[in-house]
Amino acid sequence: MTETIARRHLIMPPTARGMIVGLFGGSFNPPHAGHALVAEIALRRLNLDQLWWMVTPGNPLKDRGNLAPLSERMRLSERLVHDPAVKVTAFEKTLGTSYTAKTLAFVKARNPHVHFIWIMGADNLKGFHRWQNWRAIAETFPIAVIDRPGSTLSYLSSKMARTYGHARIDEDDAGSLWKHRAPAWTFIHGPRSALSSTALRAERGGG
Ligand SMILES: Nc1ncnc2c1ncn2[C@@H]1O[C@H](COP(=O)(O)OP(=O)(O)OP(=O)(O)O)[C@@H](O)[C@H]1O
Ligand SMILES: O=C(O)c1ccc[n+]([C@@H]2O[C@H](COP(=O)([O-])O)[C@@H](O)[C@H]2O)c1
Repeated sequence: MTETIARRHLIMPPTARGMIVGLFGGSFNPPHAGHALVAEIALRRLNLDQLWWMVTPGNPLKDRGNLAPLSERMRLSERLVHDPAVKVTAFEKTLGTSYTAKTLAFVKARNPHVHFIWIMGADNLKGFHRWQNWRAIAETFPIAVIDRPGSTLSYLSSKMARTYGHARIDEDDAGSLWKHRAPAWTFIHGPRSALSSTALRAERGGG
């Protein structure tokens, strides 16, 4: 299938020296209000100047059988997001990778004077140690984990949490996470959403 994605969405969003930028990658298949809540919490609690809502070409650990086209996931994401600080982007497609470690290395090399924070929901903390080069990610970028129903205890039990327990900073200091040298991570509690793309696909009969 040919996909139509605007050119501006295929290049990395522009930044300025000293900015604090949150990187929020996801399948967004489809995007939902739970994602918007994560973005809102991250922007506020982490003192971000921007949040990049990075729609992945495909999570390397997920079956792509029921994955909607990237153009469709971009279109729905754009419709959901209203805050100008949130940049919906598909630049990973241009990089030709779905691996976060590769994307992050590229992003950092291109923006050496920007402070990046990787953002993910607590369910992803549970399986983070199965990601390619997960230790390199944790040792290069501060990470903010946003609570999600069903995954709250991951901040204690996950392999990532146990490996880097010494590097967890109190969520009251999340606003200064960007200043910390990696490994540094925080787990943010707050309003939670039980929404999931799986449930939405099931409701719509998409499997
Ligand atoms: N309700 C939620 N609360 C907190 N984080 C969430 C929530 N939904 C998704 N996330 C986080 O947003 C990012 C993108 O999630 P994703 O697009 O996989 O949505 P999902 O609802 O988990 O999808 P699926 O059900 O298909 O696995 C991930 O880091 C995930 O942990
Ligand atoms: O790099 C990996 O090995 C890896 C494994 C699983 C997920 N990811 C990334 O994690 C982000 C969240 O994915 P998802 O499917 O839970 O929305 C998204 O950007 C994925 O590309 C990355």
